[in-house]
Amino acid sequence: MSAVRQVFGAVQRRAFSASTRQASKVTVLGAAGGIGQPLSLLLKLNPRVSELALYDIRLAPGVAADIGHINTKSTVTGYDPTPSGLRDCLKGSEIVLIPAGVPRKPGMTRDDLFNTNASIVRDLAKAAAESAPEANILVISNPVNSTVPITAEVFKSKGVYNPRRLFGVTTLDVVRASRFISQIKGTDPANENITVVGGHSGATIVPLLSQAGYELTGEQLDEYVHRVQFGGDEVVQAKGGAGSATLSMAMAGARFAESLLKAAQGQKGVIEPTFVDSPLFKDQGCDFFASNVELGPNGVEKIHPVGKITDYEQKLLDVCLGDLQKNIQKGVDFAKQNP
Ligand SMILES: NC(=O)c1ccc[n+]([C@@H]2O[C@H](COP(=O)([O-])OP(=O)(O)OC[C@H]3O[C@@H](n4cnc5c(N)ncnc54)[C@H](O)[C@@H]3O)[C@@H](O)[C@H]2O)c1
Ligand SMILES: O=C(O)C[C@H](O)C(=O)O
Repeated sequence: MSAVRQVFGAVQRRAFSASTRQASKVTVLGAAGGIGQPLSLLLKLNPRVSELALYDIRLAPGVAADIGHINTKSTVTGYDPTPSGLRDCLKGSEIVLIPAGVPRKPGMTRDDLFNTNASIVRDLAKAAAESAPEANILVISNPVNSTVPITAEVFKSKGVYNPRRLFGVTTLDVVRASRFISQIKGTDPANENITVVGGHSGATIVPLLSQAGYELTGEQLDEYVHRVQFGGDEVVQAKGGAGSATLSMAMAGARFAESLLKAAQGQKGVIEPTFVDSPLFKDQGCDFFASNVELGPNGVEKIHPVGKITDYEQKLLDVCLGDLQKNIQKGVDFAKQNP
């Protein structure tokens, strides 16, 4: 048997044997994009998902038809880009992932995407607030530091905001931080789990290497931190104008969704870093902050504090908070001025 058949055989056996204790509808908005397609594929392979609903302004029914042939139990439906299509796609969802929006090109910051993506996320958030007000909303579209506050404002304006169910997906930062340290130390990346706090862009991404017991110093530490903070730019450059990280992001998004489903289905101690409505730095103007968060059936169960950090990491955190406060305010202002 070829290696590929063995891998797919193993995935299918796992999919069919794992217990699906409750029906879980998962919706992807932006499902035909660079992230949306592989993310939908990974969700189709997840036995915890019973129903996969795909929406995009183009091609969602095609992606659904394709993925729908995969022999795992979940149903897959692609919806047309109409108000009723979007409504039906969202109705009854436990998790709504939002990777809709434009990606960066070389030379752009994530904030340069604001003008286009802010209104895309606002409109999808409105639809979600109306049709799936109790769903867990997972925002992937950049700039996450601003699109999450926009989503919160939309939900507040509809009277359905539940801070425990809104998440900015920052998992890719942790995936990168873990992979990059394993490359330096020659360890198995699967055993690394570097905490990353703050936000999701440049200097707002703060890896806390010391908490994993590592003591890089000097240039090696600076280079490591820079690589984690600007890992997204590495991919944007390498793709030369054809987009940003899609495959690693799909893996990261699928991992976060899986963690939420596990926690919803009763597993204890599920902890993921994520950008949430957080008490940690509200006094410094940051209503949202990414840190380790314990997930549960109601979404956010417990927000972990940043914990003990080095002076070097404290300096990174100070810079992060300044930038983050502005990014958050920009999102809030946009949502209030453009309801
Ligand atoms: N959070 C993260 O860590 C992370 C990582 C990578 C990329 N991103 C961000 O994710 C977003 C998507 O990236 P991509 O590479 O998949 O882009 P893409 O252009 O390949 O795909 C985006 C998809 O969104 C769809 N879309 C646009 N407007 C829509 C709307 N109103 N409703 C529904 N669908 C709509 C497009 O048709 C397209 O299929 C970008 O903003 C990117 O910066 C975030
Ligand atoms: O870098 C980007 O623009 C996409 C994403 O936020 C990433 O971290 O890869």
